Amino acid sequence: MTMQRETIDVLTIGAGGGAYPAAFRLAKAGLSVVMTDPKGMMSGNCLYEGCVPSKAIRETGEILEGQRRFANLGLPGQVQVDYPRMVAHKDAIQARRYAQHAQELATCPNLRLISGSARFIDPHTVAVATGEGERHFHCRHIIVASGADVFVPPIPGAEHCLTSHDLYKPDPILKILPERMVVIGGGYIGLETASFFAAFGTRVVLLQKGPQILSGMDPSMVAMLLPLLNANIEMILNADVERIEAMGSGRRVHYRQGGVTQQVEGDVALMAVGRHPAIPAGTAEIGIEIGKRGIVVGPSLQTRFPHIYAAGDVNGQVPLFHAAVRQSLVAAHNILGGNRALDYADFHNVPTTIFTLPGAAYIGLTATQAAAQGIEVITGAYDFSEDSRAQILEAMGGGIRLFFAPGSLRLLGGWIVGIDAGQLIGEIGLAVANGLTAYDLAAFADQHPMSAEGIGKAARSIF
Ligand SMILES: Cc1cc2nc3c(=O)[nH]c(=O)nc-3n(C[C@H](O)[C@H](O)[C@H](O)COP(=O)(O)OP(=O)(O)OC[C@H]3O[C@@H](n4cnc5c(N)ncnc54)[C@H](O)[C@@H]3O)c2cc1C
Ligand SMILES: NC(=O)c1ccc[n+]([C@@H]2O[C@H](COP(=O)([O-])OP(=O)(O)OC[C@H]3O[C@@H](n4cnc5c(N)ncnc54)[C@H](O)[C@@H]3O)[C@@H](O)[C@H]2O)c1
Repeated sequence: MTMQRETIDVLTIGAGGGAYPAAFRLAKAGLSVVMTDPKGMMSGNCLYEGCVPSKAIRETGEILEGQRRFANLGLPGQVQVDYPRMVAHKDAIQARRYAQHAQELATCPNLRLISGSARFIDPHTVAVATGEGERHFHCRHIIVASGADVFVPPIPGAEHCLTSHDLYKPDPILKILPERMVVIGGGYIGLETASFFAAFGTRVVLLQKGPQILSGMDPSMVAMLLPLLNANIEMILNADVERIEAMGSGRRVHYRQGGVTQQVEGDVALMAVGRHPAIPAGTAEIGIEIGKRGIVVGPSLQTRFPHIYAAGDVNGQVPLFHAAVRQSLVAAHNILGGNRALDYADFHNVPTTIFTLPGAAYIGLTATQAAAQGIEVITGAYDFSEDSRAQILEAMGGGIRLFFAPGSLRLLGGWIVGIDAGQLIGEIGLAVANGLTAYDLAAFADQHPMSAEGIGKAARSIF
């Protein structure tokens, strides 16, 4: 094994959404930039086993649920579900996007991607373990963007469970549609996955530890969403999973509820109780602070060392892809500013979507959070039962809620349950981020007959 040493301007640990937007911007500005990632490919876990592959499966379910609504409305018949082909479609999208990213990388002269795992030697030196030996880089600036990994709790038999990695990675473990699935955890991954498989015909039992599915999210939004989900999902609340047992090719999950131990069986069990930050070796040793959520940073994304930044899931602030991208760019801007804070990430106003079938989305302050903080809000409401597009799609469940500050009528936050939720939150998010008011939203001519019309109507409902 040989050891090489090189001096560069910027090194990113990871090559996902927290890393590559900064890497491209800084390389275009003339800095020498190296991204490192053991995957040897750009895009991180979002493309490898997260957003894109899970939504490739989701959208097939959306088309299927749509056809079912139209079975008596001009599209008769029963569509066959071919899960292996859906997986092949998902794999093809991943392959296509990897090829596209490789081309993008090839067009950027000051930027290299090195396949290997990085560790800190000292605050300016990073070692990368590559197939050809360990390479040392002396770096003027470092962006830690090592993301997050599946968290598997120390429950006996947890190794018998699949995780989102096994469902969504290229050439995944799960290629055949299970008849019965037990999902442990009713968060984003658990509920989304339950809703896709329920649409495909799998009978799903979902075990949630506490009293609320999507714990921590607005209870009135969750209450509106749950009755709209496919009836193939049975939800069991306050379930403490005690152990998972392998029985032949199936799984039996033992859980305790109200002092009584019970069991539920499935062909597969999915563990979906959260993710934890992937902290590179040497991080704590060189003195970077690590908190409960991940690497500790403020809105400038700087760690205790002004030239070392932590962007994306590794800081645990907002573990979503688009938040990682924005944070990555904030880090780039502050590097270009000579490690002075010139740009700041907003950890509070980030659009968030639960991509169930149908979905729900929110941003900013909700009425429930406002009440808990003693803040008064005025609520604008619009239900999709009145909406022309929802009626056309035969999907009238759900609605839009907007929360305005009394007096200024500034938009503080909002949520949507139902059609186009993940799209509509973009317009509401832009309005929150730019300090728009109910007057602005009410005056804007949103397009007819599209669901965004409901935003203006929700705003006008308070006048
Ligand atoms: C099933 C699933 C579905 C999701 N769906 C959505 C969604 O619909 N919308 C959304 O916004 N978000 C979604 N997410 C979350 C999203 O994937 C993450 O927020 C996003 O990937 C974070 O980007 P990142 O760059 O911070 O980290 P990651 O994407 O995790 O990338 C980090 C990279 O760092 C590399 N790395 C780790 N350690 C080292 C090291 N020591 N040296 C070098 N490289 C290292 C890893 O190999 C990885 O490629 C989903 C996640 C999952 C698991
Ligand atoms: N649509 C999206 O943007 C999207 C989709 C998927 C994943 N993600 C990201 O991935 C992260 C991880 O998702 P996740 O769903 O694994 O985590 P999560 O934190 O969203 O949800 C975990 C759920 O499991 C429950 N839980 C914890 N321990 C349990 C136990 N022992 N038994 C039963 N339930 C238990 C929690 O109460 C919680 O409801 C999310 O935080 C999110 O950042 C985002």
